[in-house]
Amino acid sequence: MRSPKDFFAPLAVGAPQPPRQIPVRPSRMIHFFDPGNEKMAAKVPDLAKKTDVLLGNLEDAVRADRKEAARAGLVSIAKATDFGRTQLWTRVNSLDSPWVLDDLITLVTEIGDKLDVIMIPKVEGAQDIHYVDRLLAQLEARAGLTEPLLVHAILETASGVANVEEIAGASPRMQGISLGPADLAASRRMKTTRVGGGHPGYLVRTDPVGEDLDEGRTTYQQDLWHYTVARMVDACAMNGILPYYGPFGDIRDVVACEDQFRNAFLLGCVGAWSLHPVQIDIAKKVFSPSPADVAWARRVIAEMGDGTGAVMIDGKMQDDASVKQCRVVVELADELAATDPELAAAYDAATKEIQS
Ligand SMILES: CC(=O)SCCNC(=O)CCNC(=O)[C@H](O)C(C)(C)COP(=O)(O)OP(=O)(O)OC[C@H]1O[C@@H](n2cnc3c(N)ncnc32)[C@H](O)[C@@H]1OP(=O)(O)O
Ligand SMILES: CC(=O)C(=O)O
Ligand SMILES: [Mg+2]
Repeated sequence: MRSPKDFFAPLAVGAPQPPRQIPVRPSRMIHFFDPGNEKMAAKVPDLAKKTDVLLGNLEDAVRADRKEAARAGLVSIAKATDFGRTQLWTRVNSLDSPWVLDDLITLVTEIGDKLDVIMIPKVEGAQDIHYVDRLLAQLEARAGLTEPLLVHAILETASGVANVEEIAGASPRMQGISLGPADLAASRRMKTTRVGGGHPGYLVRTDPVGEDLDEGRTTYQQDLWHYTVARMVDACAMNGILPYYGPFGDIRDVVACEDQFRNAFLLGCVGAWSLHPVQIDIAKKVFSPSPADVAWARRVIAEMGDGTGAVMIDGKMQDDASVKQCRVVVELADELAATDPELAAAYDAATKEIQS
């Protein structure tokens, strides 16, 4: 355990100062692409104009015999592309794999100045983050980087979930955590075969109305991921880092994808992964507060004055606590609107309408 006094000291001579705050930048969708896939790589400059985060994936979904090509592809793409405001992230291979050491050495050395965040899969506990933390400091020092790279963990092992609070606080580099429902299901020995989303067999049923146990009993499908997402959100909030829902593998089912993303948004997540271009706009819509909610929140803040006491607005009691919730919505809306004129106009129009 490091002393709190040492927490912000660089872990290698010549490495940049560790961050004291995680920069808050839009990250409604983390869009995955395989940098070794020429068709996908060709789309990167256009995707950079409409995504918050582009992530060059080197881990699962990249075939073993394409790992080197993916790594080399990411280096070329990062060097050749102007990403504008869009962040560039990568997901390296897992810490027990034969590729991860070369992934980290190559990427930090070649494109450490272009990368914002390195996603680490299959994190089991704080020890995994400590290993990456020190190695990154050594590589940053050698590459002469002036800004520290941030680290994002995927929550996709049973022990990772059991240790999620210590993972979230393991390093000042920790930027956030994503749910990894596919590997997590396997690690827990859940009996699902899907990548995220629900399952029709996971349900509750209303009580029987008479002797017939089959008659008139409605069933309600439940969310398999509620417990883990809620726990991840708390672990992130208590450590000042950002929680994300991960992938939704049924690309065709854009309706259920939107539902799953919205559940995560309402529970506190700031974004989700998009695996296919059709999921980009879903994430953008869901993880931007709605104009109606923003207008309402602005009205509550205005009517609550200094934010203390209680008032009635349209039959609903508002007090110090509801103002805090409204501020969360308005702060997010303002951050997103600052780089999105269309969203800014929609928020202002809804605010004018509610005032009239
Ligand atoms: C559990 C986990 O770890 S999840 C994270 C790991 N998984 C991933 O990263 C998967 C990323 N996504 C993909 O590999 C692909 O989207 C697939 C395999 C799911 C589907 O790919 P395809 O069968 O090519 O889909 P589809 O035919 O609808 O694609 C349409 C076009 O979009 C492109 N495209 C598809 N996905 C992406 C993407 N993620 N980024 C950029 N372009 C993409 C295709 O190359 C195709 O291009 P074209 O019109 O020039 O031919
Ligand atoms: C996201 C991920 O890697 C998983 O679900 O396994
Ligand atoms: Mg995984």
